[in-house]
Amino acid sequence: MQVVTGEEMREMDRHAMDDLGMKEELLMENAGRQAAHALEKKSAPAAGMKTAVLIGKGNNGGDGFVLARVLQEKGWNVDTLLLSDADAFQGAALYHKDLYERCGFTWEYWSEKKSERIRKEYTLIVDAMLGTGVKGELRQPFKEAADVLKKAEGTVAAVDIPSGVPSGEDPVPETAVQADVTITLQCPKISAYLQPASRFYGEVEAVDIGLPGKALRKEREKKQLWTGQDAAGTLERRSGDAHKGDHGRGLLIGGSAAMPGAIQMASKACLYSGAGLLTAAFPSSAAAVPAGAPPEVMMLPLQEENGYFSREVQTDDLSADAYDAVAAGPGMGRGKGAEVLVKQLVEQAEGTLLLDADALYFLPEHIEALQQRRQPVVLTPHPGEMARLAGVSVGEVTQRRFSLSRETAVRYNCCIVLKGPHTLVTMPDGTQTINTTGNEALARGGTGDILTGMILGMILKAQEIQPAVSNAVYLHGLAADLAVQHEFDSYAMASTDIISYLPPAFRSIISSL
Ligand SMILES: NC(=O)C1=CN([C@@H]2O[C@H](COP(=O)(O)OP(=O)(O)OC[C@H]3O[C@@H](n4cnc5c(N)ncnc54)[C@H](OP(=O)(O)O)[C@@H]3O)[C@@H](O)[C@H]2O)[C@@H](O)CC1
Ligand SMILES: [K+]
Repeated sequence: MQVVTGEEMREMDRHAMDDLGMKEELLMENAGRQAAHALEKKSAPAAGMKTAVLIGKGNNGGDGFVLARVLQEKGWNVDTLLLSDADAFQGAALYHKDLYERCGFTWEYWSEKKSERIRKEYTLIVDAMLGTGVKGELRQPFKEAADVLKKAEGTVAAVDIPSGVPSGEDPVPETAVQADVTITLQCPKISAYLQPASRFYGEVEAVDIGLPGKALRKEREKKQLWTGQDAAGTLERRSGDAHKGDHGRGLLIGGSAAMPGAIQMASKACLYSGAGLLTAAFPSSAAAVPAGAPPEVMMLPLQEENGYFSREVQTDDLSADAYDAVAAGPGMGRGKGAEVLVKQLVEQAEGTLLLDADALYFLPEHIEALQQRRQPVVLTPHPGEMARLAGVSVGEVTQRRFSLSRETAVRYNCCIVLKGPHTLVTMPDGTQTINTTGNEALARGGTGDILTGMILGMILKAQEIQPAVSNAVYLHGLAADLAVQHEFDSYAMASTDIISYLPPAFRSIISSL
């Protein structure tokens, strides 16, 4: 499903109206009607149930008039409250206000005196005050109404977007409406996947308002949610007569005396994500040996210095060209040896390259070499590592996840996997997928190493990098979801427990094929 900014949504609407001749009144009818149906499905009206619909003068309010009409036609007990002057309505919103009145329905003005009623009397309160046209802090009386909704006992359902929440990457004013559910029109807006805006949305459901496919945006600029359906549709199948080489040879470089577990977790996750053959390269000191690595992994100890890779280490020692893909980073530290290895890999390694954790630290010095590489490179930063790659603060990464990922992926000529809630995968051509799995259990050390192993396993023989990376991210989150659903609590579990849920995660996708 495509995800957009408010501006992109407006362009699509404009295209549908100006170039394809679709009437705005019709789009608004579809929008309000579909939003009403979505609410009907969520809450079949019980005896005595009262619904309030709060309406502003813009097109979001126009949607509200349609919704209030449709629900009343179905026998719902609805009070419609206007927050703008009746004379301020224009265009399609005015058309639907008039139609509402001509159908015999009434409205009254919002007033402070009604606050107590709003708090107590209504089972459902629909926020059709402001949509994608909002700018800055809410003005009165919207601000007061948003405040009342925060204390309301009933369910708050926003149409398109909670009033006051920007649709893009602008800061969210604290005055915005806090919804329990948001019925978003046609495409979810990107702020639904940004912090802190996402907490204002509650549950998000998208409804189809009938925009023709021709009006949807150009492929190159696409941002889309990556769902179980996408995973099932793109997971590459394994042939019954394949041999181990057909499933790819991977090389995983990392580990140190201080962090031998990183490579161990990454190795196991890689084997559980489809790799045919895996070699782990690590500093040779006894302490750095990943003792608990699965027996299937081939070991390649390399020259070491104080428990880290030695500065004398050469990629020739790795025979990196013998592999379909190479991943480096987990637990390797930022010593001279790691620096030398990363430089050599970026400049010389053929095949797909995946860089994570400490390997990312050195990349700002190698942008030119990355730009010249022909084989794909995947980077998996958390927000702190992304801040260093992009040369901005962590706060800016959080606020501008979409635009910054795009700028950085284009600049580095890399696929960037920006981790966090709704991990974002951005390709060097700017296309983006937003992950839909995962939970707070992933916020612990080691889950990044597991993801690196999984991505390596899945890109080894991938026809296309993007679906392989998006699927690894999806399955990683799904494994964490299943672990929490079936056995663990997100509090009381370790990252390695997530690996044990990779088989059921894969099975759930494969069984839906
Ligand atoms: N386009 C289409 O075809 C379709 C669009 N659809 C719907 O349209 C919605 C977008 O509609 P929109 O552009 O009319 O904007 P909308 O959010 O209703 O409000 C604009 C008003 O807000 C006001 N205002 C602004 N900031 C404010 C603030 N801080 N505090 C208080 N007021 C503030 C501003 O007032 P002004 O500043 O001009 O006085 C202006 O009057 C979209 O979300 C979807 O629901 C659907 O019907 C499907 C078809
Ligand atoms: K709204």
